Amino acid sequence: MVPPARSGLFDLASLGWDDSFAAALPPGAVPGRVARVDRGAAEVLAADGAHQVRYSAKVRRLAADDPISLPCVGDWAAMRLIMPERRYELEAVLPRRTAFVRGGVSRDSRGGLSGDGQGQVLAANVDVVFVAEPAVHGSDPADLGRVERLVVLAWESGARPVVLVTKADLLPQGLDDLLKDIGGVAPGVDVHALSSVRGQGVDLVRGHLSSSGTAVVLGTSGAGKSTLVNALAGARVMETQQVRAGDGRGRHTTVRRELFALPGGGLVIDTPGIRRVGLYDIGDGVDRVFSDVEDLARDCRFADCSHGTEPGCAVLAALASGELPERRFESWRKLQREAAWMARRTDARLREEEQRKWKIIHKEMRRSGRNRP
Ligand SMILES: Nc1nc2c(ncn2[C@@H]2O[C@H](COP(=O)(O)OP(=O)(O)OP(=O)(O)O)[C@@H](O)[C@H]2O)c(=O)[nH]1
Ligand SMILES: [Zn+2]
Repeated sequence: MVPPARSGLFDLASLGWDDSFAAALPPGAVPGRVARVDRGAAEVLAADGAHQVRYSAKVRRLAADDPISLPCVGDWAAMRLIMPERRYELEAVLPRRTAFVRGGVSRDSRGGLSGDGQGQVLAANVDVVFVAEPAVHGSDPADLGRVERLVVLAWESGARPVVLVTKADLLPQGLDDLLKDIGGVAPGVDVHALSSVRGQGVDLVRGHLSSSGTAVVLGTSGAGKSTLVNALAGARVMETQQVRAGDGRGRHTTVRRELFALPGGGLVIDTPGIRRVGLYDIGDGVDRVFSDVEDLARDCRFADCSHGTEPGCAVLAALASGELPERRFESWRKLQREAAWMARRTDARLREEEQRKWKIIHKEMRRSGRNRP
C-alpha cells in the first residue's frame, strides 16, 4: 500500500522524533522529517523510507499568507496517503521547537513565531548550534565580534550555542588566552578548542550532540565547518574547499540531502542558506550575549542613558577603568543599532500590511454597498 521508498528505512527516534512531536501529529497522518525542500516539494524521511512529497492545497494556501509556515529542512511533517495514486502529500508542518528565521519575524505572545509576510525559515528543530571560529583565519586572528554575532543568532533560534575554536593546531601559543577572550564575549556558552585535522576535540563536539539531537554549524567561509562534519561522520559527507577547488565545479551542483544522520547518533543540517546566515535578524539575543554590559548599564544614573556624555554613566566608567573592553562596547552598540533597525523595519512592514488589509476591507464594503438592491 505504501509508495515505493527511494532508499532504506528510517528509525524515527534517531531522526529526533519524540512524544511531544507525536502528540502534535494529526490522527491518521504519517510523520516524517524534512531533509530537503525544493519549490513546492520536500524530501521527507519516514519510517518506510525517503519520499518526494508535494504540498497539500492547504499548506500552499497558508504559505501564501505567511511564508514562514512553508516546510523547511528539519521540520517534522504530517503526511497523508493520496489514493488512487498511492503517493504521500505533505499535509501539515508540526509546531517547531526552534527555528532559524531570516527577515522580519518576531516571537508572538504565545512564544510562537509570527511572520510579517516576508520571513523565511532556514532550518527548524535544531538543538545545538556549533559556532565555528578559526583560531587563525588566513593571516587574520579570530574575530570576537563574529563570534558574538553568531551566538546571538543561535540564542534567537531557540537552540543552544557551543563555540568551537577551530584550527587550534595553527595557534600553538596563545590558545588559552583566546579561549578566555571568547568565554568573555559569550557568557554562559561552552567554548572548546578543536583541531579536525588532528582529531582533537571532535569527541567533545560529539558529546554535545545527543543521540537524536540536531545540530547546525555556523561560521565564516573556511572556518572548517565541512571538515568538522566529515570528522563527525567519519566519512567525507561534505565537500571541503580543497576538493571544490580541485574539480573546479560549482558548489551545489549535486542534489543532496541537507539533513543527515551521523553514524554515532545525532543529525546535522547543512544548507546554503544556513551557511550564509549571519548579518541579519539580530534581536533580543543581544541582551543575552551582552549581559555584562546590560548589567553595567543598569547602574547608570539615568535610566535612558545613551552612554555618551551623561554624568554618572556606569558604562563609560567601566570603559575608563578598562573593566569593559572598548571593542566589546563598540560591538554592543553596533548590534543594538541593528536590532533597533530590524525592529523599525518590522514595524513599518506590519503597518503597511495592516493598511493593505483595511484597503481591501473598505473596497469590499463599498462594493457590497453598491450592489445592495
Ligand atoms: N590546520 C587546520 N586546517 C583545517 C582544520 N579544519 C579545516 N582546515 C582546513 O581549512 C580549509 C577550509 O575548511 P572547510 O571545512 O572547507 O571550511 P568551511 O567552513 O566548510 O568553508 P565553506 O564551505 O567555504 O563555508 C580546508 O583547507 C581545511 O583543510 C584544522 O583543524 N586545522
Ligand atoms: Zn550610561
